[in-house]
Amino acid sequence: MSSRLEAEHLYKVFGRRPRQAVERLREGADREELRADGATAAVIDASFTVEPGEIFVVMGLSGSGKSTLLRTLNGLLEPTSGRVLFDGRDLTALDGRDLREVRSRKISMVFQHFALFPHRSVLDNAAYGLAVQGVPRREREERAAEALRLCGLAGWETSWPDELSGGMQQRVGLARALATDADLLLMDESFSALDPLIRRDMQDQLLTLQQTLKKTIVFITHDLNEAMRLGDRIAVMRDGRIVQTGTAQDILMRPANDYVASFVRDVDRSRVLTASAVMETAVRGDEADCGCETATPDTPFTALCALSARLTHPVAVLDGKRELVGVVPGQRLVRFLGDEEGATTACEGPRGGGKKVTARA
Ligand SMILES: Nc1ncnc2c1ncn2[C@@H]1O[C@H](COP(=O)(O)OP(=O)(O)OP(=O)(O)O)[C@@H](O)[C@H]1O
Repeated sequence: MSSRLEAEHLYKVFGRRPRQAVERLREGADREELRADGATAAVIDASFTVEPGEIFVVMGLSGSGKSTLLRTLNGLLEPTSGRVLFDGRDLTALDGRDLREVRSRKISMVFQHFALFPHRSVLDNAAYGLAVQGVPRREREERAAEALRLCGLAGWETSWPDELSGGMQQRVGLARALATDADLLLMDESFSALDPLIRRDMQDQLLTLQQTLKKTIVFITHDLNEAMRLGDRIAVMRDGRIVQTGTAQDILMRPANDYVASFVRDVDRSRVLTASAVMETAVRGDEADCGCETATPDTPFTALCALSARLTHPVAVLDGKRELVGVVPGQRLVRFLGDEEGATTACEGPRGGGKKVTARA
């Protein structure tokens, strides 16, 4: 199976003499040297592949080049050097018309602040991409209604955007992207403007949708927690370069260099590995009724392991109001850490029948 998307040695330099700047970068110059000469190296030698159905997260601090990289992937920005292959087709070699055609039919973008049209209904907003494609009204309304249903907005079709909460508006943006049947979704900090609970809800919703839709998604975030939750693989960017690509476990357990290690540490590892990061939020409602010990969303991962080992059923997670917000099955903890060799974090229960989770420290 060939990759859906391939970035080959992508460079994007803004400012003076960009091509010359690329040569200097290849010869070992760094970003700061170029900056002194009036050139900004936003993306430096980025290569990666994204497989069909994969969520590929690009994570990095502000200014690391994530948005620029994303915009080169759909041809909104022309790379200074390098190629982007989409289903084996070189996007960088397409003329303007062919590129627009691919962009409108095959690729959808979901932004941080999704600009909905205030004087169009939710349905018309969700159908907008299809209207641009020239899809007849009846078909586009059917497809938009289905996309809204998938995003949990059935019944809101005739509402106006300002009747919706921020999270719901963002879901309309997602529905618009899904309605077009685009194979590739490019999501630029799509959930970053939402408050934490709604944000987590959106992350869960995306993961649920992805189980059936199996889109190919490139998701940009500066938030490690979000990257860990969503990414099948994560590329960490620093100063324009991808410094590590791997699964969440790879990044956490085997950081490629001191920067990634310190980044993981600095972003607060214990916060990443808490119940809120690993719990499943699809709940029946009665999981905490047995009176056993429970966790809170902030319970650290290791405490969760110990708690899980004392129970014969998934750990119920209750919020500050003692309301059930999720469950953590034991096997999810194991899956989260993987079963790599190395230092052992034991999650053994007092009865000796508990689970054992092994991880590299
Ligand atoms: N059009 C432009 N002209 C000049 N410099 C630019 C342009 N767009 C981005 N840059 C610069 O390129 C670098 C990378 O910016 P980019 O927006 O891609 O980073 P980012 O990781 O997405 O950051 P943020 O999360 O803050 O958006 C920054 O130094 C930025 O100032």
